[in-house]
Amino acid sequence: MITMDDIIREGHPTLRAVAKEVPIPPVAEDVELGKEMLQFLKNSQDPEKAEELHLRGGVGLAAPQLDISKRIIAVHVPSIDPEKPESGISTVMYNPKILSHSVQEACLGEGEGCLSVDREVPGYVVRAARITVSYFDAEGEKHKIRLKNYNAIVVQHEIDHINGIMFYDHIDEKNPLKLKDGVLVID
Ligand SMILES: OCN(O)CCCc1ccccc1
Ligand code: NI
Repeated sequence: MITMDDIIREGHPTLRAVAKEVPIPPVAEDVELGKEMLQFLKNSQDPEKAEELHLRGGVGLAAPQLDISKRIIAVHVPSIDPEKPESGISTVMYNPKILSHSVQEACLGEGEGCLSVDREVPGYVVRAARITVSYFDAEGEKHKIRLKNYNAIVVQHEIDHINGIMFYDHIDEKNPLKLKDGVLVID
């Protein structure tokens, strides 16, 4: 079972490496890893389990954060609207790829954090507001999905990890709270 002890922290070189594509269909080891990554996210969002296992809440996790330099990410973003269960996303993506993205940009009003970063880094992380992503699932099936708003932000954060990019790389050092016109602020 994955716990915080398995998550490497900033300064570890694997967080800055470009991760390798995995064979498709994923081998058993990579399927098992994906399941454990998703379970970690679910545990981290369960108050009892999170307390018992001392987990920081997370909506995404990338294999490099486990010192596994493979292009595997997991996302578990519960839908905020019970009437629209499809507004959340819960899946493991193998070899995810952003095929296209909106010109329109967006950021989270509270900025971003990271399980591999044990400090607050204030500032807007400006990303594409909408993305089209292709990925393979555990069975090796290819998917092409369109994401927007919070789901799009989370998946971009995770795909950054498999490219060795940290969220604060996107923050304007001189003026972290600068916002260009037209950037959608998501709260
Ligand atoms: O890489 C996952 N992780 O460090 C957990 C936090 C995920 C996350 C937090 C804020 C905005 C997008 C994604
Ligand atoms: Ni992160």
